[in-house]
Order: sequence, then structure tokens, then C-alpha cells
Amino acid sequence: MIVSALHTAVDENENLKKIGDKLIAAFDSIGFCYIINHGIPQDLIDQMFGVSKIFFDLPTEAKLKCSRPKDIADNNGYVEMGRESLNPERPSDLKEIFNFTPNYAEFWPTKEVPDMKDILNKFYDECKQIAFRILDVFTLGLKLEDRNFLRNSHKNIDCDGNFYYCIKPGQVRCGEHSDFGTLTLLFQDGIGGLEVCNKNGDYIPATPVPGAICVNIGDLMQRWTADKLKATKHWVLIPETEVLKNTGRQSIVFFIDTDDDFVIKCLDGSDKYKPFSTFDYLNEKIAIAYQ
Ligand SMILES: O=C(O)CCC(=O)C(=O)O
Ligand SMILES: [Fe+2]
Repeated sequence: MIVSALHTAVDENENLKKIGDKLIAAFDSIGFCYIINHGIPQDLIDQMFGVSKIFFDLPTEAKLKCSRPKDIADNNGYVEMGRESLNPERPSDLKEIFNFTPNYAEFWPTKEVPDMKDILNKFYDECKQIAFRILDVFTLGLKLEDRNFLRNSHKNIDCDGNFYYCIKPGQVRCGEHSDFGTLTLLFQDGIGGLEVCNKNGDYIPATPVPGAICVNIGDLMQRWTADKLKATKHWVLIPETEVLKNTGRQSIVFFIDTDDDFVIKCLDGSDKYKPFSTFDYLNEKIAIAYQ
């Protein structure tokens, strides 16, 4: 489903409500949708893909200088091929990643890619705005009384940029998983390979839509909404055609989570899931992916 996110109606509230209903309809069925008119300049998205490619094309030693620390709770920096496995039952994912959160990421390739930090920070700010707008329409779609409840639980919104550039065929690029947080914003290039599990258990391609952000629900939001919204499983396969198979794929993924100390309790007042802390949940999932 394609949803237009920017306001076009005179009555902003009425318009937000309509968008909210559409988003909730998408997220309580397949758990994924595409958002257009999101307001992030295409030029900035192109610059993100540009610096990402320059970084991943650097020699390995240069990238390793920016490595993610061993501490599981510190999710910033470069992750080399073979270090993460989103489905731990498979061999490791065929991808490299650069994770970052502004003010936390310490290692930047300042000499090799001088404008990377600046572009990532600008992009982060844009993503944060659209993420808050989505949370606002969720508030209406979920009929929550406190209009600021979702915003206030994401005070230090923590979006990790996740970059892939894979060139070796053989394994899957990213094993079957559902995302861990509340919302994910995904920007993918034209190569394709992302597939989403439907209700019958079949994986169907989420074909890239130029200029659109692919948005999906993560585990925290599924538990928070007592399973109303779905954190759908997905994976990234290597395309079958000979040319695309040997072409690297880039994507940029922003994972939006509630604040570390925020306790997730079912919004409908049920006890479908016992209250749990965001920090504990995320660390447990990350530890499994990096074991
Ligand atoms: O690269 C993609 O298309 C999806 C990546 C993904 O699912 C993830 O990093 O959680
Ligand atoms: Fe994912």
C-alpha cells in the first residue's frame, strides 16, 4: 500500500486522521507500506547513498578503524561482513553495516570521507521529523487519548543508519527476521531482493518504489499494541539474474525505538505481554544477532 504522508487538506487534523486510518490498515494486515511525499529531499537521499558507497568501497583496514565496539549495548560503528546474523540459524548475513546515532558514534572516516558525518546527521534530522509525523498519525489511528504519548516515549529517538553493500553471491543478504524496535524506515536502491512474509507464510517481493520510503512495524510496536500491528518477517535475497546477482546492493535503514528506560505495557490495558524494558529487549535481540 502507498500512503502519502504530507498534509494536503485544509483541515490538518482531519487529514492526519485519514492518513492514520490508512497506515493502521496497512500495519495491522501486512505490517509494511510505502510512504511518498515524505518531505525528505531526494538530493539528500542521493548524497546518503553516495557517501555510503564511498565508505564501503574503502580498503578493509580503513573501515575497521571505525569498528563497532565489542560491547553489545554500543551499537555504533562499522560491522564487517560475517559479523551479524539476523537469523542465527543461517550462516552470517552477506552484508557490511555502518550504524550510527548522533552524539554517540565516535569513529568517523574523517580523512577518507570528510562529509560523511555531516550528511548522516542532516539525514538523521529529516528522518526524525517524518518518524514523529508517523507517530502522530498513529496516535490518531490508535485513538490514544494523550496526543503526545508516543512522541514522549521517543524523546531521545535513536535511529541507526544501517548500510549494506554486498558483492558476494552464495548466502542470503539478510536472514529472516522481524525488526526489533517500534518503526523502521527503509530506503533501498533499485537492485531489489527484499521480500516480506504474507499471511500464508509466502515471501513476496517488496519491489523498490523510486522516491518512496518503505515503512514497517517492529517487535516493540507489535507487543505494545497487543498484536494489533504486525512486525512482519522479511529477508533480503540475492537477485536471480546474472547481472544483478553480481551487483552490490545498498540500503539505508533507520530503526526507531522507544527510549531505553521506557517500559512497554500493552496499550489496550490487556496483559497479553508482561511489561518489559526497551533496553533489555533490544540488547537481548542484538546479542543473538551478534553471537
Ligand atoms: O536492506 C533491506 O532491504 C532490509 C534490511 C533489514 O531488513 C534490516 O536491516 O533489518
Ligand atoms: Fe529488517
